[in-house]
Amino acid sequence: MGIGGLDKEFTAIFRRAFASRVFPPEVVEQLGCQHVKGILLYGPPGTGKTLMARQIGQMLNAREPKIVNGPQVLDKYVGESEANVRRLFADAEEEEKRAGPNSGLHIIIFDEIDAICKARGTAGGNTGVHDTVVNQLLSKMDGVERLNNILVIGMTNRRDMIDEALLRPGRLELQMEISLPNEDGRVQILQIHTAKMRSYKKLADDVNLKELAALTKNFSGAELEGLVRAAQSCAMNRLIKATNKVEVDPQALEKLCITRADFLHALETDIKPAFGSSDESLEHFLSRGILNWGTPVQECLEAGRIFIQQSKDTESSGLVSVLLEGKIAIMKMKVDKVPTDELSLSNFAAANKDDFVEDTKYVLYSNPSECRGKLAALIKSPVTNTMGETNGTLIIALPATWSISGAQVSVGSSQAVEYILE
Ligand SMILES: Nc1ncnc2c1ncn2[C@@H]1O[C@H](COP(=O)(O)OP(=O)(O)OP(=O)(O)O)[C@@H](O)[C@H]1O
Repeated sequence: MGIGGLDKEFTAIFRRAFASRVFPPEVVEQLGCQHVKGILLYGPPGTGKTLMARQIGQMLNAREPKIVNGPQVLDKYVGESEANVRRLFADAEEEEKRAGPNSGLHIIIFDEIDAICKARGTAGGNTGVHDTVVNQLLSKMDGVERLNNILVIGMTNRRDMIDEALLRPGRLELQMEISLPNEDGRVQILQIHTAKMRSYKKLADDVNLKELAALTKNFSGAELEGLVRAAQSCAMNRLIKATNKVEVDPQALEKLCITRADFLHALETDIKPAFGSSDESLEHFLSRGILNWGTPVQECLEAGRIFIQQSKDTESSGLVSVLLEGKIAIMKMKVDKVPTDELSLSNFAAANKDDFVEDTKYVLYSNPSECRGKLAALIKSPVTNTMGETNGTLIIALPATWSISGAQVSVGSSQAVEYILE
């Protein structure tokens, strides 16, 4: 299918959203069954949400899906944004009028749906535009003008921003997290993106995808694809001679072969995951200890302790995700759910040395009982030295990794936790 590591998610979507669609309309009618009209795919960027949405369209034999970017729908002129939404549904409406229950399925994919479906009343400017756009969308899915031949697929990196009203049954009722792939998923994704070169024997025998999967913790699907491309560019570069003019080795076609060294070089220099940090960088941040420079850090520690407690709670299954949000130029970092087989500090997004925190608050956005794992928050503050210079050194790491049901805690992280929790 060209999608790696998402079999479980696919099976779940299939059962909930497809089953009723593949039966003849009479059977569905006899059961009084309502089709799922909306799916929300959420998770970090580059994890395959768009691929998944397209795949759903293909499997359901639907009309070519309409893909729109949330912000594209918004228009500065009064009434135009709502009209844009209505236009998206026009074909489906026309076909439903004409063919009734035998109408084909129309899929509308909203990328960055959070842009238009922010919780009502929260969008800036008090123009009410977002509210009316959400209302328009709702009326097509579940209101007086509702259509039966549509499937709306919303995608977002920020599920917490979506208006709750949209998540109710009859609306984007099926919500599926598409998270970073675990090691097996990464092997599958690497297989997909190296399949062609392998079939043309351009992949050296020393390339071991399992080894690469182990080395690419926290990589998204898009980053793995980027890694393959970067390795290819290393191999191609070997066959280019740049003297006075750039010349390609005449035997390039036979000689071109992407090796393990190319992948390692690309890993070292080209592609770094957006999520996660190395243990060394965390240690670097911790080297000067935790500087409790004010209320935000204090609050972070207090909130962190509560989250840790929640996660350790025997009733909970162990994972709390925390989203740090703040104004522009403030470090924002999302600490995402991580696969449980990979508990280590590197699952945490690292504070970048050049980032500063001024005003940070925490939003707990996932139900801690959803899955096992851990909570972490790294915070970084400007540190002012005795000369009054802000040198931007470190702050806090508040990783809380702990042992839950036999999960291993890495030494570095447990030390950090002890440090923070005294
Ligand atoms: N699970 C995966 N299997 C195979 N390839 C993947 C996977 N995830 C991502 N990719 C690669 O990364 C590219 C980008 O992925 P995609 O656009 O589906 O991500 P996304 O989750 O929709 O990201 P965004 O939130 O930024 O829109 C894909 O075209 C594909 O080449």
